[in-house]
Amino acid sequence: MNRSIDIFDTTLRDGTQGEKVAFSAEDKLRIARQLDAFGINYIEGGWPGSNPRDMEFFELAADASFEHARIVAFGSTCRAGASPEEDRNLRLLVEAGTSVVCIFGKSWLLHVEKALQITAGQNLEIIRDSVGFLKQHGKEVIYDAEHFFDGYKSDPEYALSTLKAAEEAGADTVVLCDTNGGTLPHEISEIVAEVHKRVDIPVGIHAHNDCELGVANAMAAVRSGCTHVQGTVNGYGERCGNTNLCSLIPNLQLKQDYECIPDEKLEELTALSRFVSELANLNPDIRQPYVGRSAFAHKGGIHVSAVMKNEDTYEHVPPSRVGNSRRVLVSDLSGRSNISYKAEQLGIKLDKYGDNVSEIVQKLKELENKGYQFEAAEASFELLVKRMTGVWEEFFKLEGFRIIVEKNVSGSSRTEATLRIKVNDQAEHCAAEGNGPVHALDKALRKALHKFYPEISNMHLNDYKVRVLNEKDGTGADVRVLIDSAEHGKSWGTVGVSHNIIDASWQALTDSFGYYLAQKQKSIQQKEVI
Ligand SMILES: CC(=O)SCCNC(=O)CCNC(=O)[C@H](O)C(C)(C)COP(=O)(O)OP(=O)(O)OC[C@H]1O[C@@H](n2cnc3c(N)ncnc32)[C@H](O)[C@@H]1OP(=O)(O)O
Ligand SMILES: CC(=O)C(=O)O
Repeated sequence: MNRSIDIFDTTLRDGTQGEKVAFSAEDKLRIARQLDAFGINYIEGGWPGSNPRDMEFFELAADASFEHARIVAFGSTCRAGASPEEDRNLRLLVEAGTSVVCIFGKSWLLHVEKALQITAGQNLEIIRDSVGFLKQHGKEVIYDAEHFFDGYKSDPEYALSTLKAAEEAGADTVVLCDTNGGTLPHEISEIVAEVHKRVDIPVGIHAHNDCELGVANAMAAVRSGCTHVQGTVNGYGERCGNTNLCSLIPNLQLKQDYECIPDEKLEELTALSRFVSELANLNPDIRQPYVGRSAFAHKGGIHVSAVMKNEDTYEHVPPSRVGNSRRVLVSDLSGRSNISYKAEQLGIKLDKYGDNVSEIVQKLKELENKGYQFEAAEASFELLVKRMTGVWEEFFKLEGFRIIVEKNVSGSSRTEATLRIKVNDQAEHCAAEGNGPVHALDKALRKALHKFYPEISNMHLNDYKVRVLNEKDGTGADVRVLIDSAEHGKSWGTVGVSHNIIDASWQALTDSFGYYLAQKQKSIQQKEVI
């Protein structure tokens, strides 16, 4: 049995038909290079007859060299009633200069009659003419049978005759498309098996995810003999997206022994997924299988305890196989295992069954019950552990602060914070104005600390989130403040909870400064040792 699968990536074409996904021609080239390096066989770059950006991509791609992948230009069959030579779309496909082209044509009489408004015979003619024309120009032709499964269910003989028309005209591969994404895996298996009885060239699958079955359907098709699979990185694509290659490739390669890409390349999967979401300017989906940040994140104490004894207990594959990593989360669902694992990562060796760990677990649960959330505030968790194990020294001590907010009849407002802290017994008294109370407090604290720790001017706040915890108490409710801080692309989260928003912000703010200063101190000490 042939276990080698041709992966056809359509991130740059069908992927960009997804809402909010757009790439410039240069972005497309960067992605194509990454896909090539990853070991993808075919990269569909776009539709040259559609827009100048796609044409520009093919110009750029013509000057680039690809080690592994073949770049594919996409388009449709020609219009009925005109010869292929006169068809602008086909002409631009030839001019795109790729050795491979992919064209789609109709398999479903509903589309032939209602969308194209031509006869069943004319449709077979444009398929034959278009494929034949591209073959005359020396192209490898991949024929996408649009709506194949819906067409087959409505009229199997006609749907099969469209494939035969493409095959007889010289198509190298026919691809069965579940364009509306409504077909179920058992139907895919049955229909693909029937197609194999009638078609002698390689058969592929192009599935959409409207029933969340894009990956399952592609896998069913492969089991029934398809050797070519189309899909996109992160599953981007029209409506609910396409077969997600970030799931499909490891499913086939790690679990069924198919070869889609060189085996060692699989470790680059997570990086590829994040690179593409970065260029698409979309947040990576943390819950994405294999490559998401949470794909191997263990939260429940029972899970962490078992994983620490043997990873296979709660991991279906080793995260490193796909370039991802294991994470342990802390929350009120934690047990001793979560705490001892996290403490060890922080360089603190704790006896899992000792008093320290039990006290930290208890404190964590109490604080989470009050509204703290340490999952998104790992820096505050680190400080909590260090404070409770006596290995933390505060960088400064608060003596007091006062904030004045003035608003006058003209509507303008002014906010000022005054602050007293002590650093190594030296008192510092500072005032600062800000856009609002937290801003003023942040500025006053920076001013006061700068003399002792000038490095704090390198860190900044990335994000500041406030969440009301018990809405029914209205403006008197407790609030949780989560602050995300950063320095040169490295970020950390801290948390504070109080019925007073300024106090909650102060807790999160001071944890953030303290954490940062401790990190700086640690890196200086490490350099001194070296
Ligand atoms: C299943 C898929 O995902 S196929 C890919 C879909 N992707 C896209 O549509 C993105 C790129 N598309 C475009 O830029 C434009 O739609 C273009 C340039 C292709 C066509 O633009 P226009 O000529 O303005 O036509 P418009 O978009 O309004 O309609 C599509 C036309 O293609 C025709 N058409 C659709 N499928 C086919 C086909 N397989 N063969 C020939 N013609 C087709 C339609 O009948 C319609 O023609 P009509 O207006 O004469 O009825
Ligand atoms: C060709 C294609 O993108 C589809 O049928 O979904």
